[in-house]
Amino acid sequence: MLSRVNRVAVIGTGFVGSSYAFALLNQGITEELVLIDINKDKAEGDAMDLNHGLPFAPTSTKIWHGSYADCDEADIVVITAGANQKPGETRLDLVEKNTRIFKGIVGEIMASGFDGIIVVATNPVDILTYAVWKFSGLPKERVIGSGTILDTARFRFLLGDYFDVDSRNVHAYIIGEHGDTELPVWSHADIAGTSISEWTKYKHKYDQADLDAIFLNVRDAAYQIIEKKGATFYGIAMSLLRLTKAILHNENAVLTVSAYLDGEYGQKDIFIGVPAVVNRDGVREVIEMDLNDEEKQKFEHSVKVLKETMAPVVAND
Ligand SMILES: NC(=O)C1=CN([C@@H]2O[C@H](COP(=O)(O)OP(=O)(O)OC[C@H]3O[C@@H](n4cnc5c(N)ncnc54)[C@H](O)[C@@H]3O)[C@@H](O)[C@H]2O)C=CC1
Ligand SMILES: CC(=O)C(=O)O
Repeated sequence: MLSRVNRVAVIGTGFVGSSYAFALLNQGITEELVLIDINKDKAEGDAMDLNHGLPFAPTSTKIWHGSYADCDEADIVVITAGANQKPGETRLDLVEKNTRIFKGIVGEIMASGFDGIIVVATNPVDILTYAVWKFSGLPKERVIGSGTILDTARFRFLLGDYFDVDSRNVHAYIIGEHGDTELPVWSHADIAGTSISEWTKYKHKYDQADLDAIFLNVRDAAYQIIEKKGATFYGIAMSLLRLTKAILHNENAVLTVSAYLDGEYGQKDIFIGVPAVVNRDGVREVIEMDLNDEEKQKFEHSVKVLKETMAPVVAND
């Protein structure tokens, strides 16, 4: 399964794919980076442009625009291809179009002889991760959706900003669908081992209404950004980079990826955002947090919405 050097293949070099490629290059995460897009000129132009930054990169990276055959020796294939949301559209609105696109893409990846880990970012990410698992025949551990990594990052940033603490010291998770039914796990949110409610000791202006507004801003961030600039890409690029490092560096990092549930949280046969330990083999295990009753009910609702949306699409394939 391992290639001699690390190779990452990016399928879809639009806003998300090209931003992720730029982030990879900047941090010198992989020795080889191949860009693949149905729009060959876009992939070729991106490869040229990225190569021109190499003299200033921390390490050498071989970057080229390629074809699916180049996935054969890839350690990770990251799929960011497909339609994105237009203003007013939900992620779930993209399900039929992107599932059709994915059937072709995953067939091509697997035909190359690929035997690594597939990471999915395209929306609706939880459902497409399930589709990739089905289409590819790969073990569930080796199909990973970006899930709520980005939402968790947004949550940590906004909480850190509110409490005037570095977001890297905020430990708080968003779980569930990467979309409108996601939920914050307030019952296990802490800053440096101190529960959020205890932070009144350090910051007197503490108001539940502010915290509720923080979650709404997390949940609706994509809508706000898409309204202003048409797409979101830097946050997800950094999220995908973090996940890539966790895999290639065998970090056993805890990230809220879209992982397969097989009884965890009382759920089966679904990919959904939950904290999980990620390493060189993919998802090592799902971490089952002890949710309170309200969180359990919201998580169950998120699962229900995903399963209802997925059922006709998966049945057709
Ligand atoms: N999971 C997350 O947190 C996030 C997910 N996204 C999702 O990422 C996806 C991509 O978004 P953008 O980059 O903004 O879109 P984009 O339209 O800029 O890029 C999509 C790229 O996919 C390519 N493509 C389309 N069909 C293809 C095929 N069959 N084979 C190969 N390439 C193909 C297009 O040519 C284009 O270059 C969307 O579904 C978007 O909703 C975006 C931000 C965050
Ligand atoms: C577009 C999207 O899924 C996001 O920015 O969260």
